[in-house]
Amino acid sequence: MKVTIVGAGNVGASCADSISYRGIASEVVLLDIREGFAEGKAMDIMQCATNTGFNTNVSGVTNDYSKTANSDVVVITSGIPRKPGMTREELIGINAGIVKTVAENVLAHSPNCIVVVVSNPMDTMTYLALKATGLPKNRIIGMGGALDSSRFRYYLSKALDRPSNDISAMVIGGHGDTTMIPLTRLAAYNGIPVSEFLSQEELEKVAAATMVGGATLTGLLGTSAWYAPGASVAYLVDSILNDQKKMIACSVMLDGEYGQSDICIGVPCIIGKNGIEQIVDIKLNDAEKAAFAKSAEAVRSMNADLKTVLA
Ligand SMILES: NC(=O)C1=CN([C@@H]2O[C@H](COP(=O)(O)OP(=O)(O)OC[C@H]3O[C@@H](n4cnc5c(N)ncnc54)[C@H](O)[C@@H]3O)[C@@H](O)[C@H]2O)C=CC1
Ligand SMILES: O=C([O-])CC(=O)C(=O)O
Repeated sequence: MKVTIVGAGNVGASCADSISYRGIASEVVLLDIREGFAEGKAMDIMQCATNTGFNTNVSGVTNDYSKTANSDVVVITSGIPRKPGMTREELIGINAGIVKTVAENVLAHSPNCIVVVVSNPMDTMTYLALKATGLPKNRIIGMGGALDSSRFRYYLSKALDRPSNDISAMVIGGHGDTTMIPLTRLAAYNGIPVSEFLSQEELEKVAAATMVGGATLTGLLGTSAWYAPGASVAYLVDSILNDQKKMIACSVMLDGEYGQSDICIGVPCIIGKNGIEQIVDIKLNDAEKAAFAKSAEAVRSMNADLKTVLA
């Protein structure tokens, strides 16, 4: 199975590292516009092979899309990341043009691929990729919810002082500092609601920390995070390539689900060889419904800024 990752920067390279280390694909192509950069990242990753024991062939190319031909999955991480103090939404001006061109280029060489959009503002970039390529909606997946849910589990594990792998929890809604919706009511510690162990106040703190999880890391690192984003993409790609049918929160085009249409936003999805195989339309309570409607409104107003790019 072949995976192309466009953008060999922090997230793209970390994703290639995670995919090869875990043996998820037989071939990974990293593509970047920076001369020699993807080649260098690929060589560095390949020099891990004997020490970590993987057999994936990772190669790098400078803007040569012919080398990406017939990829099963293409991950788009190209574009600029935010700096401390910025929102993801502020990246739209530069990233929209990049994502549109990249999506068109990859589709020209891999007409049957499934596209995973990572570049921010991710929900709007997913919508843009869908509109620009006209691909069926099951083949364009925005990655954000997998990462946000993993951060939610991390913060719950800190509050509980228990391992995050014992915790199941999901974040839906937009992938933005104010648009994410950590589903606290449904989070569980080994099947037991977390509200059995944490007070309302503690749970609110966990939800708030989750929502600004990316901003916190950006403040600490000077640029946005990459290890957990790369691992989250690999987790998603694994479910696609190995037809695992995992339920993962992904940004996907809604057609009436959750009371929304013509918008890509995070909801639980079954992910398999056909990409989005099912949108899981769970019953939200009134507060969650209101939060989802508000989140969708914010994402929709960001999408309106795409008019000139899509014209
Ligand atoms: N959806 C999510 O959960 C996450 C999204 N992100 C987003 O991912 C994007 C990438 O972040 P980083 O890897 O940290 O940035 P980075 O700056 O380290 O890497 C971006 C790479 O894209 C390349 N690039 C730019 N234009 C290109 C083009 N037209 N074709 C091919 N390559 C091109 C650059 O040369 C650079 O190497 C950002 O927009 C960031 O906000 C980051 C983390 C999580
Ligand atoms: O925070 C950012 O800008 C990058 C991102 O989407 C994340 O790490 O969640």
